Amino acid sequence: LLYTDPKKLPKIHYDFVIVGAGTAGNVMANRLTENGQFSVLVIEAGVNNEGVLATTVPFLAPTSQPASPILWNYTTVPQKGLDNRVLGYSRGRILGGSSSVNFMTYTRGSDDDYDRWAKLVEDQVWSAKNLEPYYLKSSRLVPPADHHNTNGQVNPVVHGNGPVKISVPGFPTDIDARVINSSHELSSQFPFNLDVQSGNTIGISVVQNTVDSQGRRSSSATAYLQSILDRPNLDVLIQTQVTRLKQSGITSRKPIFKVVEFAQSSTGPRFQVTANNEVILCTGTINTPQILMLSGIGDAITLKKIGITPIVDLPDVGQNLQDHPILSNYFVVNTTNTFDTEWNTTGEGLFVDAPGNTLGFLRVNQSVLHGVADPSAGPKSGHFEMIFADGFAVTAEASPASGNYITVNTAVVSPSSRGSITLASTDPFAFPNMDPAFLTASLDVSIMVAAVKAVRQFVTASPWRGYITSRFGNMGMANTDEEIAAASRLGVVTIWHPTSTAMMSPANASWGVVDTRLLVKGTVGLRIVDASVFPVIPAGHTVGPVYIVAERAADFIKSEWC
Ligand SMILES: Cc1cc2nc3c(=O)[nH]c(=O)nc-3n(C[C@H](O)[C@H](O)[C@H](O)COP(=O)(O)OP(=O)(O)OC[C@H]3O[C@@H](n4cnc5c(N)ncnc54)[C@H](O)[C@@H]3O)c2cc1C
Repeated sequence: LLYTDPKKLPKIHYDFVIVGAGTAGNVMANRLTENGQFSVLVIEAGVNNEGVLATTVPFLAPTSQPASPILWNYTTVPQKGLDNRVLGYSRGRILGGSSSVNFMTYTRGSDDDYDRWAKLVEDQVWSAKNLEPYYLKSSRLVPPADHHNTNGQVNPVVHGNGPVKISVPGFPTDIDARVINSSHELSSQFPFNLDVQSGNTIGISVVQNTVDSQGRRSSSATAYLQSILDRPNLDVLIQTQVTRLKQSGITSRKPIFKVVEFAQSSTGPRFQVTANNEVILCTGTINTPQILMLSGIGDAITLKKIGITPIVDLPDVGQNLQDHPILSNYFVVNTTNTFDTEWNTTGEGLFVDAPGNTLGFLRVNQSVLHGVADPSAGPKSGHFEMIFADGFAVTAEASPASGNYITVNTAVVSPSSRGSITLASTDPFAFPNMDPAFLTASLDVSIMVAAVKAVRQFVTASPWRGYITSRFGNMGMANTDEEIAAASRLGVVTIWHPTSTAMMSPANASWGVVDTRLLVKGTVGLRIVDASVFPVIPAGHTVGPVYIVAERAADFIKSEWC
């Protein structure tokens, strides 16, 4: 059942307490309560997703930006690599978490991404081959909203039978065919890739979205939670924030963390529940390290400095933050048939951030890497991504008052920069410091410059002739590599893919935060299941990999506690 008042919870002991009903949290809630013997409580800071239109209608997704009651309205610290700009850094604060507010682009990642994970953590459980069943278990391909024939746009064979619904866009845009035809024309540099979920992501593809056949968002709340809310072994408490985990004892010289403390406001009363088996933290890349540090799990010296008694010394908590920097390349086009016309005539913002219908994952030439180690996971993983939007996508530059544009967004998907999440205060309701450290590694700048040049090369193909009339905006004016790099520092924003602040590592490694079963090192009774455990950010959109990791983790837990 769903509760909004902590005092009304029927029990103070549950077998499992899941913290965060976000993307991963709802997978855990669903899979664990399939076993009628387990009692499960989920505690979520945000509100109910039912009836919140912005989380249902795909085109409304961008309108929940940048300040909204269904978001953690976070911002970064000034970004050294971006001329000290501060970026919006929001996350979903609602049932479904970020899967309820994201832009719905779905990619499962490349085989190389997962094989690199397995190698790094020295456990083949995480290889692409061994994770395949969990990918297939998490999502399924459904017809698009307009039920058009999708032959040649997607390969049904590489799709699964899970609850998250995936479809190609249900409305064509003017540029879709131009993008695909350009790929055929320039196939050696920009090959066509029939399906980005094949394990090899390289090439230009039709976008796949977490959208059902009725054109509604498919989130972890709609796919995994809503239909099971009436299970008698599941309670869900919303509008309640977990403030810390409390040590409940010690066993084999390891502290046990099975007590969860929570509150509805900074000054409000604290409540607590106890997990008989495990606490499962699913609060995402920003909040998971925050809760760990507030609980005395983190770098002992830093914790002491801020006034928290360290219990477990794990210096990597909050470190290794990785994310994909993205920027917009604008072109003026010779048509009135873009989303800008809608925006200019109605003055409404619905279409300003036109979602893309096509994308490409691509690799740079060896010369761009300057002889340093390749930051990508392998030949099936991209260094950069291009996302094509049929209108002026607002990222760092405001929408012009008139005109028609297309946008090619470029993102560095194999970044070398590493940032951090640190505590700004011991108040759990205060936001932590968030530093994705965008473009602090010079290789990321080189890859972004190569990506911008690749876009310019792509639009020399014949389908764009007479259609694109000029480049536009700050980046449009940049010509030399130095100018493109400078315009990148002005143009980069986040694509909201932060990962790896509680990274997985081999069980006896001195680095990392969780072992390969996702148990927090040096503790008993505490597991983490969300994007924070990724050993390296995948070269793709992150929601797919979160579902895969959560499905994998649910099976670990079921087999360990049955
Ligand atoms: C605006 C935006 C656009 C994006 N676009 C895309 C996209 O197009 N494609 C894609 O693949 N990915 C996209 N992403 C990223 C993707 O959605 C995330 O990587 C993924 O959803 C993260 O899942 P998670 O389970 O780690 O965390 P989340 O889904 O964020 O879940 C964390 C949950 O924990 C709750 N929580 C946090 N702290 C507490 C606390 N103290 N107490 C109780 N509850 C708490 C949160 O409210 C939230 O519900 C986007 C993200 C955003 C924010």
